[in-house]
Amino acid sequence: MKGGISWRLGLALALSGVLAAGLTGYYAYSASRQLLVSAAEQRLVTATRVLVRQLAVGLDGTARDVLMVAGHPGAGRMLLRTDPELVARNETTLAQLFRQMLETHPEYFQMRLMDAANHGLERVRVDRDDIGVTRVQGEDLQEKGHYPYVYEALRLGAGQVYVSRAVINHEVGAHAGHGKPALEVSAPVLDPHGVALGVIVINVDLNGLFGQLAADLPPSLQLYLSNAQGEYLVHPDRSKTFAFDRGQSSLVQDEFPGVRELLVNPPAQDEQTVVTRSEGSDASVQVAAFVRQPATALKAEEDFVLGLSQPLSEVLSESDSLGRMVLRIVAAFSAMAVLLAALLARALTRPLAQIVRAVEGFVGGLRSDELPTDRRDEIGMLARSIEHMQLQISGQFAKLAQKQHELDHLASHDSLTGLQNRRFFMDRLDHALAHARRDQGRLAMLFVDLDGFKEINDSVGHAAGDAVLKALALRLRHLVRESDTVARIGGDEFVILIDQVSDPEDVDVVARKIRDALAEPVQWEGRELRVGASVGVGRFPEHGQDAETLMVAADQAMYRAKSGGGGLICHAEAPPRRLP
Ligand SMILES: Nc1nc2c(ncn2[C@@H]2O[C@H](COP(=O)(O)OP(=O)(O)OP(=O)(O)O)[C@@H](O)[C@H]2O)c(=O)[nH]1
Repeated sequence: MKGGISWRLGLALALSGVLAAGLTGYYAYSASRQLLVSAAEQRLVTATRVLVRQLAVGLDGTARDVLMVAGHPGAGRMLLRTDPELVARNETTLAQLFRQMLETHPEYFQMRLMDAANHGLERVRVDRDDIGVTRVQGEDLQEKGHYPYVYEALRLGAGQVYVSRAVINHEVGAHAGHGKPALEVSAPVLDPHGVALGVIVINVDLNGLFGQLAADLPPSLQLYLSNAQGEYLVHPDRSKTFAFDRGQSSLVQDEFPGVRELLVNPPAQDEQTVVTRSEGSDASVQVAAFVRQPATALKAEEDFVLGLSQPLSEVLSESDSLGRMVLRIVAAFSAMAVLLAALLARALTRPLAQIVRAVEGFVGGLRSDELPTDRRDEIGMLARSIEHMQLQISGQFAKLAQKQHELDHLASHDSLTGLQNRRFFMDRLDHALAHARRDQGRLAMLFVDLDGFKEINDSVGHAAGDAVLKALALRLRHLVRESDTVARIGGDEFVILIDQVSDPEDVDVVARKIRDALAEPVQWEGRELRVGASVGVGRFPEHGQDAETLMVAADQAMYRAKSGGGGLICHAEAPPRRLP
């Protein structure tokens, strides 16, 4: 039944099931996405820290190289300018050493020994060029004393190293390093008294250095390096690197706003990390981790900010398959919920419909065996209660019908003799007269009054009188046809309706039979009790047209019979008629 309780319950259950499955799926999916992002962020932080360590290790290696060369005995001897032949031999030795080191370290562009006495004149210089490694000599050697990597390094003590800012190399004659991002790593060459005689400088290719670092990274990770101002030094998009060198601005904090906090609050000593996301549409968003490494840890001129990123779409790609799986599970659970709800609704509807049919049938007067009384649940209890109620109601109805029957009988019968009473007789007489009028039929009624009845009462007793009345009533009943009506209308007064009279003579025959039969003695407790009967006869249509008139006419005839001494049969007289 649409709109019924079962239907609504089923609908509510189905909706609850679908909603529960949907919410569970949604939260599982959301939580998994959050977990994936958190895990990716953690991986990026770890990988970025590892890279910073590798950068530090790489620069440490370069620092060791520059210190090793600065401490080379040939470097000091050469700069002290003692023996020209010794100087030349040391120059050759150092050039040989520089060449070997450039061949071993592909990230080195250039190695130089500069003289402190001649405005930082390059004394030994080996460059990397397009075809290999070459020594620069003679007129091509330049004075570089105005560069920080020279004058800053000359101020350092033994074992100290200078690392320049990362810049684009614009030095004239820089060969392969020209126009490339580079770091200059330098250390002083000291005489035995600690006086700086010159400087050893290694020019490091920043791209080469980071190319090595990035080589082991998964291809989906992007590498970023900026200086302390956030200016990009390394970026997957080359056009963004060293924008300041071209008079442009390309800042890490513009692309990754979270990095601004690193730049505003630089770490005192330890590295500092942020996890952030790039700005932009969903498809291009990058999840990133950045680490700011203090310059002190790298012996550098300024801090570095190193970062790694991964596209958010790639991080979440695993969740897409999970999402599809969750969707399938949600769909399966929803279908199950709907099916279960439908089954439950049906399981409820069927027995309820049975009960409704049974109750409707009962109201219509039919008993039904359809009630699901054998169920062990609440519906079974309801069915059993309804069955019990039906039985109770049926019993009450039967009793009521019995009472009604008894009342009807009492209302229409004489309680002593069992004959009909006056009211019933008058109804019958009315009906019979209506029929007779319609069919032009004839009928007659006999008014019978017992003679000498009072005497039995008075002499023998009331009980004897009752017995006589009952016995005579029985005789009367047997004397007439089934279709005729016999009634007791007074103490010892009886009336008989003789329907469908074809011959008036027949009425007299019946009247005589009655008078004679009633005169027969009644046996009562070994005694014979005798009464007589006076009979008045009234006929339709001769003596009256309606029940009342006919009754009065028959009664008067009976009185005449009684007046005549009893035991007589008198006919009624026709009512007086007004002559026209
Ligand atoms: N035993 C008994 N007596 C009844 C009953 N009903 C009325 N009677 C009595 O019947 C008697 C009728 O009186 P009457 O009509 O004078 O009787 P009667 O002796 O036949 O006299 P008439 O009719 O004048 O010939 C009264 O005494 C009533 O008390 C009844 O149901 N049982």
